[in-house]
Amino acid sequence: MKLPRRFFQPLAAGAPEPFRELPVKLERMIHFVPPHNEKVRAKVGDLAATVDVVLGNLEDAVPADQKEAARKGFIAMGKEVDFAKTGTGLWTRINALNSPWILDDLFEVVGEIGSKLDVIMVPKVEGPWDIHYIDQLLAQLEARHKVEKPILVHAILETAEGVANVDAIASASPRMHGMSLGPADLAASRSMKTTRVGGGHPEYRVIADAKGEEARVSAQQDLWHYTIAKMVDACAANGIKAFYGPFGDFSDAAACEVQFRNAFLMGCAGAWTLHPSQVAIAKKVFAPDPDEVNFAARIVEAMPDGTGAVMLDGKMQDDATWKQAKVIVDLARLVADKDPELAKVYKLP
Ligand SMILES: CC(C)(COP(=O)(O)OP(=O)(O)OC[C@H]1O[C@@H](n2cnc3c(N)ncnc32)[C@H](O)[C@@H]1OP(=O)(O)O)[C@@H](O)C(=O)NCCC(=O)NCCSC(=O)C[C@](C)(O)C(=O)O
Ligand SMILES: [Mg+2]
Repeated sequence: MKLPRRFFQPLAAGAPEPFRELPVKLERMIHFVPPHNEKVRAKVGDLAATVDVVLGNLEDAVPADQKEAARKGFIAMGKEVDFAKTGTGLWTRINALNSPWILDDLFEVVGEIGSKLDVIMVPKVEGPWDIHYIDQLLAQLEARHKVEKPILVHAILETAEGVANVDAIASASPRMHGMSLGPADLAASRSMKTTRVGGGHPEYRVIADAKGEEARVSAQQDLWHYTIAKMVDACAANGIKAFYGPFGDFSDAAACEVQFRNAFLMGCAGAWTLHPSQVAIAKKVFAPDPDEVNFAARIVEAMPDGTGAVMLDGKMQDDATWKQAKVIVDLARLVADKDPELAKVYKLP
Protein backbone atom coordinates (compact mmCIF):
# COMPACT_ATOMS: atom_id res chain seq x y z
CA MET A 1 0.00 0.00 0.00
CA LYS A 2 1.16 3.48 -0.85
CA LEU A 3 2.02 5.78 2.07
CA PRO A 4 -0.88 8.14 2.85
CA ARG A 5 1.27 11.22 2.26
CA ARG A 6 2.01 10.01 -1.29
CA PHE A 7 -1.61 9.36 -2.21
CA PHE A 8 -2.15 12.84 -3.69
CA GLN A 9 1.20 13.18 -5.46
CA PRO A 10 1.16 13.24 -9.29
CA LEU A 11 2.30 9.90 -10.74
CA ALA A 12 4.44 11.47 -13.48
CA ALA A 13 6.68 14.54 -13.61
CA GLY A 14 4.63 17.29 -15.27
CA ALA A 15 1.23 15.66 -14.66
CA PRO A 16 -1.39 17.84 -12.92
CA GLU A 17 -1.96 17.58 -9.16
CA PRO A 18 -4.82 15.16 -8.39
CA PHE A 19 -8.04 16.72 -7.08
CA ARG A 20 -8.45 16.58 -3.28
CA GLU A 21 -12.23 16.75 -3.65
CA LEU A 22 -14.43 15.91 -6.63
CA PRO A 23 -15.50 18.97 -8.63
CA VAL A 24 -19.15 19.69 -7.71
CA LYS A 25 -21.22 18.87 -10.82
CA LEU A 26 -24.77 17.94 -11.63
CA GLU A 27 -24.60 14.59 -13.42
CA ARG A 28 -28.18 13.34 -13.61
CA MET A 29 -27.53 11.42 -16.80
CA ILE A 30 -24.49 10.10 -18.64
CA HIS A 31 -25.77 10.17 -22.20
CA PHE A 32 -24.23 7.46 -24.42
CA VAL A 33 -23.48 8.37 -28.01
CA PRO A 34 -22.25 5.88 -30.63
CA PRO A 35 -19.47 8.01 -32.19
CA HIS A 36 -19.10 5.78 -35.29
CA ASN A 37 -22.68 6.74 -36.27
CA GLU A 38 -22.25 9.95 -38.27
CA LYS A 39 -25.95 10.77 -38.20
CA VAL A 40 -26.07 10.73 -34.39
CA ARG A 41 -22.71 12.50 -34.11
CA ALA A 42 -23.95 15.37 -36.25
CA LYS A 43 -26.62 16.07 -33.63
CA VAL A 44 -24.28 16.13 -30.62
CA GLY A 45 -23.86 19.93 -30.75
CA ASP A 46 -27.59 20.38 -30.05
CA LEU A 47 -27.79 17.36 -27.75
CA ALA A 48 -25.00 18.70 -25.51
CA ALA A 49 -27.20 21.55 -24.31
CA THR A 50 -29.88 19.12 -23.13
CA VAL A 51 -27.84 16.64 -21.08
CA ASP A 52 -25.37 16.88 -18.19
CA VAL A 53 -22.76 14.53 -19.67
CA VAL A 54 -22.08 13.33 -23.23
CA LEU A 55 -20.15 10.05 -23.35
CA GLY A 56 -18.62 8.78 -26.58
CA ASN A 57 -18.77 5.00 -26.29
CA LEU A 58 -15.83 3.06 -27.73
CA GLU A 59 -16.49 -0.33 -26.05
CA ASP A 60 -19.36 -2.83 -26.25
CA ALA A 61 -22.13 -1.90 -28.72
CA VAL A 62 -19.45 -0.72 -31.17
CA PRO A 63 -18.77 -3.49 -33.74
CA ALA A 64 -15.15 -4.69 -33.87
CA ASP A 65 -14.69 -3.36 -37.40
CA GLN A 66 -15.94 0.09 -36.32
CA LYS A 67 -13.61 0.61 -33.35
CA GLU A 68 -11.28 2.92 -35.28
CA ALA A 69 -14.20 4.88 -36.72
CA ALA A 70 -15.70 5.28 -33.23
CA ARG A 71 -12.41 6.59 -31.80
CA LYS A 72 -11.89 9.02 -34.69
CA GLY A 73 -15.53 10.08 -34.50
CA PHE A 74 -15.25 10.76 -30.78
CA ILE A 75 -12.11 12.84 -31.24
CA ALA A 76 -13.78 14.85 -34.04
CA MET A 77 -16.82 15.39 -31.80
CA GLY A 78 -14.59 16.53 -28.93
CA LYS A 79 -12.88 19.07 -31.18
CA GLU A 80 -16.01 20.38 -32.89
CA VAL A 81 -18.41 20.81 -29.98
CA ASP A 82 -17.94 23.45 -27.28
CA PHE A 83 -19.06 21.37 -24.29
CA ALA A 84 -17.77 23.93 -21.78
CA LYS A 85 -20.21 26.55 -23.13
CA THR A 86 -23.16 24.62 -21.67
CA GLY A 87 -21.23 23.15 -18.73
CA THR A 88 -21.72 19.68 -20.22
CA GLY A 89 -19.24 16.98 -19.22
CA LEU A 90 -17.28 15.18 -21.94
CA TRP A 91 -16.58 11.54 -21.16
CA THR A 92 -15.55 8.44 -23.06
CA ARG A 93 -15.85 4.72 -22.33
CA ILE A 94 -12.64 3.07 -23.48
CA ASN A 95 -12.26 -0.58 -24.42
CA ALA A 96 -11.38 -3.15 -21.76
CA LEU A 97 -7.83 -3.47 -20.44
CA ASN A 98 -7.35 -6.87 -22.09
CA SER A 99 -8.63 -5.74 -25.50
CA PRO A 100 -6.48 -4.91 -28.54
CA TRP A 101 -7.87 -1.34 -28.68
CA ILE A 102 -7.15 0.09 -25.23
CA LEU A 103 -3.71 1.58 -25.89
CA ASP A 104 -4.80 3.38 -29.05
CA ASP A 105 -7.95 4.56 -27.25
CA LEU A 106 -5.91 6.19 -24.49
CA PHE A 107 -2.98 7.41 -26.57
CA GLU A 108 -5.11 8.97 -29.31
CA VAL A 109 -7.94 10.38 -27.21
CA VAL A 110 -5.70 11.96 -24.54
CA GLY A 111 -3.23 13.10 -27.21
CA GLU A 112 -5.89 14.84 -29.29
CA ILE A 113 -8.50 16.09 -26.82
CA GLY A 114 -7.04 15.36 -23.36
CA SER A 115 -7.60 18.92 -22.15
CA LYS A 116 -11.32 18.77 -23.00
CA LEU A 117 -11.92 15.36 -21.46
CA ASP A 118 -13.46 15.21 -17.98
CA VAL A 119 -13.78 11.50 -17.27
CA ILE A 120 -12.68 8.17 -18.73
CA MET A 121 -15.01 5.29 -17.98
CA VAL A 122 -13.17 1.98 -17.61
CA PRO A 123 -15.21 -1.19 -18.20
CA LYS A 124 -14.93 -4.55 -16.44
CA VAL A 125 -12.79 -3.29 -13.55
CA GLU A 126 -11.85 -6.30 -11.42
CA GLY A 127 -9.79 -4.74 -8.65
CA PRO A 128 -7.62 -1.77 -7.63
CA TRP A 129 -4.78 -3.03 -9.85
CA ASP A 130 -6.81 -2.07 -12.95
CA ILE A 131 -7.23 1.47 -11.64
CA HIS A 132 -3.52 1.73 -10.71
CA TYR A 133 -2.54 0.79 -14.27
CA ILE A 134 -4.85 3.40 -15.85
CA ASP A 135 -3.83 5.96 -13.22
CA GLN A 136 -0.12 5.67 -14.04
CA LEU A 137 -0.63 5.64 -17.79
CA LEU A 138 -2.95 8.66 -17.67
CA ALA A 139 -0.41 10.61 -15.60
CA GLN A 140 2.28 9.89 -18.21
CA LEU A 141 -0.02 10.92 -21.04
CA GLU A 142 -1.19 14.06 -19.23
CA ALA A 143 2.44 15.07 -18.72
CA ARG A 144 3.37 14.35 -22.35
CA HIS A 145 0.40 16.33 -23.73
CA LYS A 146 0.50 19.10 -21.13
CA VAL A 147 -3.01 18.39 -19.87
CA GLU A 148 -3.50 20.80 -16.95
CA LYS A 149 -6.59 19.36 -15.25
CA PRO A 150 -6.56 15.72 -14.10
CA ILE A 151 -8.72 13.36 -16.15
CA LEU A 152 -10.92 11.42 -13.75
CA VAL A 153 -11.66 7.70 -13.87
CA HIS A 154 -15.09 6.07 -13.56
CA ALA A 155 -15.24 2.30 -13.07
CA ILE A 156 -18.02 0.02 -14.28
CA LEU A 157 -18.98 -2.60 -11.72
CA GLU A 158 -19.77 -5.49 -14.02
CA THR A 159 -17.94 -8.60 -12.88
CA ALA A 160 -18.36 -10.74 -9.77
CA GLU A 161 -14.69 -10.09 -8.92
CA GLY A 162 -15.24 -6.34 -9.25
CA VAL A 163 -18.16 -6.51 -6.81
CA ALA A 164 -16.01 -8.51 -4.37
CA ASN A 165 -13.35 -5.75 -4.57
CA VAL A 166 -15.67 -2.75 -4.75
CA ASP A 167 -14.26 -0.93 -1.69
CA ALA A 168 -10.66 -1.29 -2.87
CA ILE A 169 -11.65 -0.02 -6.34
CA ALA A 170 -13.41 3.01 -4.87
CA SER A 171 -10.34 3.96 -2.82
CA ALA A 172 -7.68 3.04 -5.41
CA SER A 173 -6.79 6.57 -6.54
CA PRO A 174 -7.67 10.26 -6.08
CA ARG A 175 -8.54 10.06 -9.78
CA MET A 176 -11.69 8.05 -8.98
CA HIS A 177 -14.84 9.93 -9.98
CA GLY A 178 -17.36 7.19 -9.29
CA MET A 179 -18.84 3.91 -10.36
CA SER A 180 -21.75 2.59 -12.41
CA LEU A 181 -23.59 -0.70 -12.27
CA GLY A 182 -23.10 -2.76 -15.46
CA PRO A 183 -26.03 -5.14 -15.14
CA ALA A 184 -25.58 -7.06 -18.41
CA ASP A 185 -21.96 -8.13 -18.02
CA LEU A 186 -22.47 -8.59 -14.29
CA ALA A 187 -25.44 -10.90 -14.85
CA ALA A 188 -23.35 -13.01 -17.24
CA SER A 189 -20.36 -13.03 -14.89
CA ARG A 190 -22.52 -14.25 -12.01
CA SER A 191 -24.50 -16.80 -14.05
CA MET A 192 -27.70 -14.89 -13.31
CA LYS A 193 -30.52 -16.16 -15.54
CA THR A 194 -31.66 -12.98 -17.26
CA THR A 195 -31.21 -11.63 -20.77
CA ARG A 196 -32.27 -8.08 -19.79
CA VAL A 197 -30.05 -4.98 -19.52
CA GLY A 198 -30.99 -3.77 -16.04
CA GLY A 199 -34.41 -3.89 -14.43
CA GLY A 200 -36.30 -6.64 -12.68
CA HIS A 201 -37.32 -10.10 -13.80
CA PRO A 202 -40.89 -11.41 -13.68
CA GLU A 203 -39.77 -14.66 -12.04
CA TYR A 204 -37.74 -13.04 -9.23
CA ARG A 205 -40.42 -12.55 -6.60
CA VAL A 206 -41.76 -13.28 -3.14
CA ILE A 207 -45.11 -14.91 -2.38
CA ALA A 208 -47.40 -14.67 0.66
CA ASP A 209 -48.04 -17.76 2.81
CA ALA A 210 -50.92 -20.02 1.69
CA LYS A 211 -54.22 -19.36 3.50
CA GLY A 212 -56.75 -21.97 2.44
CA GLU A 213 -58.17 -21.21 -1.00
CA GLU A 214 -57.28 -17.49 -0.87
CA ALA A 215 -55.24 -16.20 -3.82
CA ARG A 216 -51.65 -15.69 -2.70
CA VAL A 217 -50.26 -12.20 -3.14
CA SER A 218 -46.95 -12.14 -4.97
CA ALA A 219 -44.63 -9.29 -5.95
CA GLN A 220 -41.61 -8.88 -8.17
CA GLN A 221 -38.38 -8.09 -6.30
CA ASP A 222 -35.41 -6.00 -7.33
CA LEU A 223 -32.53 -8.11 -8.65
CA TRP A 224 -30.06 -5.24 -8.26
CA HIS A 225 -30.80 -4.03 -4.75
CA TYR A 226 -27.84 -5.75 -3.11
CA THR A 227 -25.29 -4.64 -5.69
CA ILE A 228 -26.48 -1.04 -5.78
CA ALA A 229 -26.45 -0.85 -1.99
CA LYS A 230 -22.91 -2.23 -1.89
CA MET A 231 -21.76 0.16 -4.61
CA VAL A 232 -23.39 3.19 -2.93
CA ASP A 233 -21.70 2.39 0.40
CA ALA A 234 -18.28 1.94 -1.23
CA CYS A 235 -18.65 5.20 -3.17
CA ALA A 236 -20.06 7.29 -0.32
CA ALA A 237 -17.39 6.04 2.08
CA ASN A 238 -14.73 7.25 -0.35
CA GLY A 239 -16.32 10.56 -1.37
CA ILE A 240 -17.08 9.47 -4.95
CA LYS A 241 -20.37 9.08 -6.86
CA ALA A 242 -22.54 6.05 -7.61
CA PHE A 243 -24.66 5.68 -10.78
CA TYR A 244 -27.35 3.22 -11.79
CA GLY A 245 -26.04 2.37 -15.29
CA PRO A 246 -28.17 1.43 -18.31
CA PHE A 247 -31.81 0.37 -18.66
CA GLY A 248 -32.06 -1.47 -21.96
CA ASP A 249 -35.81 -1.68 -22.61
CA PHE A 250 -36.48 1.69 -24.29
CA SER A 251 -40.14 0.69 -24.79
CA ASP A 252 -40.81 0.52 -21.02
CA ALA A 253 -40.45 4.07 -19.74
CA ALA A 254 -42.37 3.29 -16.54
CA ALA A 255 -40.01 0.46 -15.52
CA CYS A 256 -37.00 2.60 -16.39
CA GLU A 257 -38.34 5.40 -14.19
CA VAL A 258 -38.90 3.07 -11.24
CA GLN A 259 -35.40 1.58 -11.48
CA PHE A 260 -33.82 5.02 -11.79
CA ARG A 261 -35.86 6.32 -8.83
CA ASN A 262 -34.94 3.40 -6.58
CA ALA A 263 -31.29 4.10 -7.36
CA PHE A 264 -31.77 7.83 -6.68
CA LEU A 265 -33.48 7.18 -3.34
CA MET A 266 -30.69 4.77 -2.35
CA GLY A 267 -27.99 7.37 -2.99
CA CYS A 268 -27.11 7.31 -6.70
CA ALA A 269 -26.36 10.61 -8.43
CA GLY A 270 -27.60 9.63 -11.88
CA ALA A 271 -28.02 6.93 -14.51
CA TRP A 272 -27.04 6.27 -18.11
CA THR A 273 -29.29 7.31 -20.95
CA LEU A 274 -28.86 5.21 -24.09
CA HIS A 275 -31.70 6.72 -26.12
CA PRO A 276 -33.00 10.31 -26.30
CA SER A 277 -36.32 9.16 -24.79
CA GLN A 278 -34.57 8.34 -21.50
CA VAL A 279 -33.15 11.85 -20.96
CA ALA A 280 -36.47 13.28 -19.74
CA ILE A 281 -36.88 10.32 -17.37
CA ALA A 282 -33.46 10.94 -15.82
CA LYS A 283 -34.15 14.68 -15.49
CA LYS A 284 -37.42 13.96 -13.72
CA VAL A 285 -36.00 11.32 -11.40
CA PHE A 286 -32.59 12.69 -10.41
CA ALA A 287 -33.93 16.00 -9.11
CA PRO A 288 -35.50 16.03 -5.66
CA ASP A 289 -39.26 16.25 -5.32
CA PRO A 290 -40.37 19.90 -4.77
CA ASP A 291 -42.43 19.04 -1.66
CA GLU A 292 -39.42 17.24 -0.19
CA VAL A 293 -37.21 20.25 -1.01
CA ASN A 294 -39.63 22.64 0.69
CA PHE A 295 -39.78 20.48 3.81
CA ALA A 296 -35.99 20.07 3.85
CA ALA A 297 -35.55 23.85 3.52
CA ARG A 298 -37.85 24.30 6.53
CA ILE A 299 -35.72 21.88 8.58
CA VAL A 300 -32.53 23.77 7.69
CA GLU A 301 -34.22 27.07 8.55
CA ALA A 302 -35.58 25.75 11.86
CA MET A 303 -32.12 24.58 12.98
CA PRO A 304 -29.69 27.29 11.81
CA ASP A 305 -26.59 25.66 13.34
CA GLY A 306 -27.71 22.10 12.62
CA THR A 307 -27.99 21.01 16.26
CA GLY A 308 -30.76 20.37 18.78
CA ALA A 309 -34.27 18.96 18.37
CA VAL A 310 -37.37 20.68 16.98
CA MET A 311 -40.83 19.54 15.89
CA LEU A 312 -42.09 20.21 12.34
CA ASP A 313 -45.55 19.03 11.27
CA GLY A 314 -45.55 16.53 14.14
CA LYS A 315 -42.19 15.06 13.12
CA MET A 316 -39.06 15.21 15.24
CA GLN A 317 -36.02 16.83 13.63
CA ASP A 318 -32.49 16.71 15.01
CA ASP A 319 -28.84 16.86 13.92
CA ALA A 320 -29.24 13.77 11.72
CA THR A 321 -32.39 14.88 9.92
CA TRP A 322 -30.70 18.28 9.42
CA LYS A 323 -27.96 16.41 7.51
CA GLN A 324 -30.58 14.53 5.47
CA ALA A 325 -32.26 17.85 4.69
CA LYS A 326 -28.92 19.36 3.68
CA VAL A 327 -28.36 16.56 1.10
CA ILE A 328 -31.69 17.42 -0.51
CA VAL A 329 -31.30 21.22 -0.35
CA ASP A 330 -27.74 21.11 -1.72
CA LEU A 331 -28.85 18.93 -4.66
CA ALA A 332 -31.87 21.16 -5.28
CA ARG A 333 -29.57 24.21 -5.49
CA LEU A 334 -27.37 22.40 -8.02
CA VAL A 335 -30.42 21.48 -10.11
CA ALA A 336 -31.90 25.00 -9.78
CA ASP A 337 -28.66 26.52 -11.11
CA LYS A 338 -29.15 24.56 -14.31
CA ASP A 339 -32.93 24.43 -14.59
CA PRO A 340 -34.79 27.75 -14.29
CA GLU A 341 -38.20 26.01 -14.28
CA LEU A 342 -37.30 23.88 -11.25
CA ALA A 343 -35.64 26.90 -9.61
CA LYS A 344 -39.06 28.60 -9.64
CA VAL A 345 -40.75 25.55 -8.13
CA TYR A 346 -38.10 25.00 -5.45
CA LYS A 347 -38.22 28.67 -4.32
CA LEU A 348 -35.02 28.28 -2.32
CA PRO A 349 -33.83 31.35 -0.41
C1 LIG B 1 -29.69 1.21 -29.62
C2 LIG B 1 -29.62 2.22 -30.75
C3 LIG B 1 -28.73 1.67 -31.86
C4 LIG B 1 -31.03 2.43 -31.29
O1 LIG B 1 -30.97 3.46 -32.26
P1 LIG B 1 -32.12 3.59 -33.35
O2 LIG B 1 -31.71 4.65 -34.32
O3 LIG B 1 -32.45 2.24 -33.91
O4 LIG B 1 -33.34 4.06 -32.46
P2 LIG B 1 -34.53 5.02 -32.83
O5 LIG B 1 -35.56 4.87 -31.77
O6 LIG B 1 -35.00 4.78 -34.23
O7 LIG B 1 -33.90 6.47 -32.72
C5 LIG B 1 -34.70 7.64 -32.76
C6 LIG B 1 -33.80 8.84 -33.04
O8 LIG B 1 -32.90 9.03 -31.96
C7 LIG B 1 -31.56 8.96 -32.43
N1 LIG B 1 -30.77 8.27 -31.38
C8 LIG B 1 -30.86 6.99 -30.99
N2 LIG B 1 -30.01 6.74 -29.99
C9 LIG B 1 -29.37 7.91 -29.74
C10 LIG B 1 -28.38 8.28 -28.80
N3 LIG B 1 -27.87 7.41 -27.92
N4 LIG B 1 -27.99 9.57 -28.78
C11 LIG B 1 -28.48 10.46 -29.66
N5 LIG B 1 -29.42 10.15 -30.60
C12 LIG B 1 -29.84 8.90 -30.62
C13 LIG B 1 -31.62 8.17 -33.71
O9 LIG B 1 -30.52 8.49 -34.51
C14 LIG B 1 -32.93 8.64 -34.27
O10 LIG B 1 -32.74 9.95 -34.82
P3 LIG B 1 -33.65 10.48 -36.07
O11 LIG B 1 -35.02 10.59 -35.55
O12 LIG B 1 -33.01 11.80 -36.40
O13 LIG B 1 -33.50 9.43 -37.14
C15 LIG B 1 -29.10 3.59 -30.24
O14 LIG B 1 -30.06 4.14 -29.38
C16 LIG B 1 -27.75 3.50 -29.55
O15 LIG B 1 -26.75 3.23 -30.17
N6 LIG B 1 -27.73 3.76 -28.20
C17 LIG B 1 -26.54 3.59 -27.41
C18 LIG B 1 -26.30 2.11 -27.14
C19 LIG B 1 -25.09 1.89 -26.25
O16 LIG B 1 -24.23 2.73 -26.11
N7 LIG B 1 -25.01 0.73 -25.62
C20 LIG B 1 -23.92 0.41 -24.75
C21 LIG B 1 -24.17 0.86 -23.34
S1 LIG B 1 -25.01 -0.35 -22.34
C22 LIG B 1 -23.79 -1.49 -22.01
O17 LIG B 1 -22.75 -1.47 -22.59
C23 LIG B 1 -24.07 -2.54 -20.97
C24 LIG B 1 -23.05 -2.56 -19.86
C25 LIG B 1 -23.17 -1.43 -18.91
O18 LIG B 1 -21.73 -2.59 -20.33
C26 LIG B 1 -23.31 -3.84 -19.05
O19 LIG B 1 -24.33 -3.87 -18.35
O20 LIG B 1 -22.50 -4.76 -19.14
MG1 LIG C 1 -20.65 -4.23 -20.09
